[in-house]
Amino acid sequence: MSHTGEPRPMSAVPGATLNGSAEIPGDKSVSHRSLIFGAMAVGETKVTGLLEGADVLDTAKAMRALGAEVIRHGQGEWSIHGVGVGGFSEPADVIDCGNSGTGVRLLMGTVATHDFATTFTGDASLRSRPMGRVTDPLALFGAVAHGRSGGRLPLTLVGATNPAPVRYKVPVPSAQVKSAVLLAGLNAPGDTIVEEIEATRDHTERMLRGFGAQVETDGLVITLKGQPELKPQVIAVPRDPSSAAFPVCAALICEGSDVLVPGIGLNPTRAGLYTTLREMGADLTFENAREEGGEPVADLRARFGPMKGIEVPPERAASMIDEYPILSVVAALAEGVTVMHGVKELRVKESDRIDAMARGLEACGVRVEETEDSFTVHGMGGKVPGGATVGTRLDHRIAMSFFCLGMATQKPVRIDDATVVETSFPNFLPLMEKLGASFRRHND
Ligand SMILES: O=C(O)C1=C[C@@H](OP(=O)(O)O)[C@@H](O)[C@H](O)C1
Ligand SMILES: C=C(OP(=O)(O)O)C(=O)O
Repeated sequence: MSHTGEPRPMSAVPGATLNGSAEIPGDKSVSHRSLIFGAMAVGETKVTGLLEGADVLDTAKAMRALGAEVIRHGQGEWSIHGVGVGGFSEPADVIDCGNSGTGVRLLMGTVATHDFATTFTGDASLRSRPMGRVTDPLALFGAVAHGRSGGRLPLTLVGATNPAPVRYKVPVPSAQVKSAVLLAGLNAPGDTIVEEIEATRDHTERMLRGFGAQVETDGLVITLKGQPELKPQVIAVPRDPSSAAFPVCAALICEGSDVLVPGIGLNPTRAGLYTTLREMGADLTFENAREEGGEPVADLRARFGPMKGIEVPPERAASMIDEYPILSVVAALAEGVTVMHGVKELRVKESDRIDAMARGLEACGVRVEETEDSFTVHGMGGKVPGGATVGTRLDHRIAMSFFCLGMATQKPVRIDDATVVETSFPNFLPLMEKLGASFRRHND
């Protein structure tokens, strides 16, 4: 779903106290992959807890357009009748991935080794994001991309007729690029080998193993044996740690709060924020740690308390890449300076997230500094003035971060468009209301 509707300006009412327990929706990364891998298996994959956010719904539509049967049975309950590796057919129309970098990049990998042409597009945010990082390695398989300047969408990818397996060192820390290459490798004969410069989220490797593919990881080198028969799976999607970050961080910064979010996926390649918050002195505990569907999960409990600024090391960036916007909100309310190092990938997300956070925080009275690869926030010890309107730039995480900030500022923070939360967390506003937040809608 592209964000083409009317923007909805809203603000959070300051002075919120959050209490109680909230059920966070399913993990976005795992939801995309459940649909795509299910569509490449032979037979019926059943999924529960699928995130029904706009990004994932766009991927479901795309899998139908490529020939898989994708059925919704009820809230989060889906089944996919896969066509087998190499079994997709040419889509009759353009595939619109809406706001989703993960959707479009994984799908490009998937069709790169199918002998037909696919045209991809997306909303204004996605059309501004770099695709060369994916089309470059896909060219090694024999796929040819015709995109706009800078490799941007809309883009037509002509899949390889006789795909050759590839060895590729991914030059940027990106699970999307790694996954695109592995997905292309599924329909190439022989071994496709991907080398990472840093470990990124490993859902593709874990899930492909679950579907019966041979995937070996040796340090930063991943080897996939091509043309496996993928066996259908029963998948319970874990709750999304990136979405949980919002109520957790809101509780940490809103006086008197005590919030529990049960059953959150804590795969170590995703859990960097929670390490960082504890280093800042957050009152955050992990209860009932267990394993569900092959992923570590725990109940997170967050209570308001004083926090201090820290240096966040660059080697942690991949494991918390989507959480820097909300971390910078926590940093603004903490005591002292927080410096986030090694974060230049934030500049190519749904928006330039360093710039979006920097401008919004400044407008709310917070001092920040940025370089190409770092972001510094001067904490104000709980006293952030607020009283500004911030631009969300078609970016769900920017919108949710400023909603959380506005719960704890002295004057309201107005968000120019609340509709963007649909991307990853459609029930964000009612869930936060249930915990005790209140929001105001603006009609001008
Ligand atoms: O593979 C994935 O599911 C994702 C990878 C990350 O992107 P990059 O691979 O571009 O870092 C992350 O930001 C995105 O939200 C989801
Ligand atoms: C970066 C994100 O998603 P994507 O790249 O899939 O658009 C995100 O959800 O924060």
